[in-house]
Amino acid sequence: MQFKSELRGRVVLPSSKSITNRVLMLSALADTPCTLLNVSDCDDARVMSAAMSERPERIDIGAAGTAMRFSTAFFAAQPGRHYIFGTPRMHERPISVLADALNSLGADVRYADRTGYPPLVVLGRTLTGGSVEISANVSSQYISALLMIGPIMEKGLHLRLTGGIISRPYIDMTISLMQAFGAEVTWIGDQTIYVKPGRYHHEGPFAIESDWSSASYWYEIMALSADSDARIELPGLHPKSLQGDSRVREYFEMFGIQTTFDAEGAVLTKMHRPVPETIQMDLSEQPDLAQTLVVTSAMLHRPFHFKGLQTLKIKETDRLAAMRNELLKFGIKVEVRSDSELLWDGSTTAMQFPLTIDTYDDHRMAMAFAPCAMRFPEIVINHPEVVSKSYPTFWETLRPFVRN
Ligand SMILES: O=C(O)C1=C[C@@H](OP(=O)(O)O)[C@@H](O)[C@H](O)C1
Ligand SMILES: C=C(OP(=O)(O)O)C(=O)O
Repeated sequence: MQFKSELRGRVVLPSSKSITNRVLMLSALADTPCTLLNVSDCDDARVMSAAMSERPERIDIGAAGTAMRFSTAFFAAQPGRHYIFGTPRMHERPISVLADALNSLGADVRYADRTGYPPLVVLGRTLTGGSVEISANVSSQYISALLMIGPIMEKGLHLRLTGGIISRPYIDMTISLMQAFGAEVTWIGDQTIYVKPGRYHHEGPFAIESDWSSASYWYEIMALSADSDARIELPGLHPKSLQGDSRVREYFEMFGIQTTFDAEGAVLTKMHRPVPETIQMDLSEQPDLAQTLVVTSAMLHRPFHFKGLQTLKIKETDRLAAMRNELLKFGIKVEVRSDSELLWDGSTTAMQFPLTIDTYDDHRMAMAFAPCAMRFPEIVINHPEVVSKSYPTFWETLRPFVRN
């Protein structure tokens, strides 16, 4: 894949899968369903939408972490029996933190196979609610799932978060969306959230934002492009966003990419300033940007130290190991430290040809490595179809920027 030397164009992004999957659940819990505009049609949103609308006894949740966690809480809190299963990888992604919290609120969530992991048998019932503690340092999705059923429980929910809070912007997104659907949610101090019992409703249609995580790959393409007049328009992105990944625009200033906004959305251009000699970042609030930022730093030959990556091991694949393996093919020797950091001191070894990148069933591996074609046109990405998890049109939108 050879990029054209001029990088100019307009890219229509998918809509946010995180917002989509939350509003699908909130709308399903509302007195009357809300009209949702700009719903994502990615795999993860499709399985969530099917679970919420069809509510079959056997639910195939595929590889969608949010849909797995959100639908477990959804079905635990109302009468009915459901068996929720997914891909082999889904059955390796832990869920006991959520299942334990639900069960201590009076729910009946059982493991159909291995303790602590999907598949689950959810024997749903009306829940009284009340107080529960939950570790906040494994996945914020468990917290979002519990919060969203808070209003429909008789006593509401008093959720005490223990340990450090990771992926915090996703909790804030959940709270904002619940409030937009009429719920009363308040922080009590730094570690407790109270959700008042009540009913969800939304006046008029709800429009879902475009996806900032997907935009990150266009930032990476901009950063790796040699075209000093490069310009990419990303309609549908606005400075005030519910998505924590909107910070990508600040992070990429470091790589010389400027973001301005017009009436339609964001416009990316080059700032013509030097990239720092080394890159250091804590991504505990933006885990989904890790691959984009790590690959960008590596391709720009900037030694790096990324911290706050403790959730990456339990995502679509072990992303720490996957990054180390694939960057080694470029001769870049990355160290994984304490299961939560990626370091590159600048040391290199021979490149491995042919340059074939494995994607490990992980959409973000494919999308983060695709821009490497700017530097290595001969690169081959295995299983490019994995992008459909969050960004089904990724390759199609790339086409106008590459030579036939
Ligand atoms: O709530 C959400 O929509 C998400 C939360 C994050 O997961 P963790 O909280 O497990 O880090 C993120 O990685 C995922 O892609 C989407
Ligand atoms: C981690 C991700 O998704 P999930 O956990 O919802 O499967 C992701 O999209 O990068």
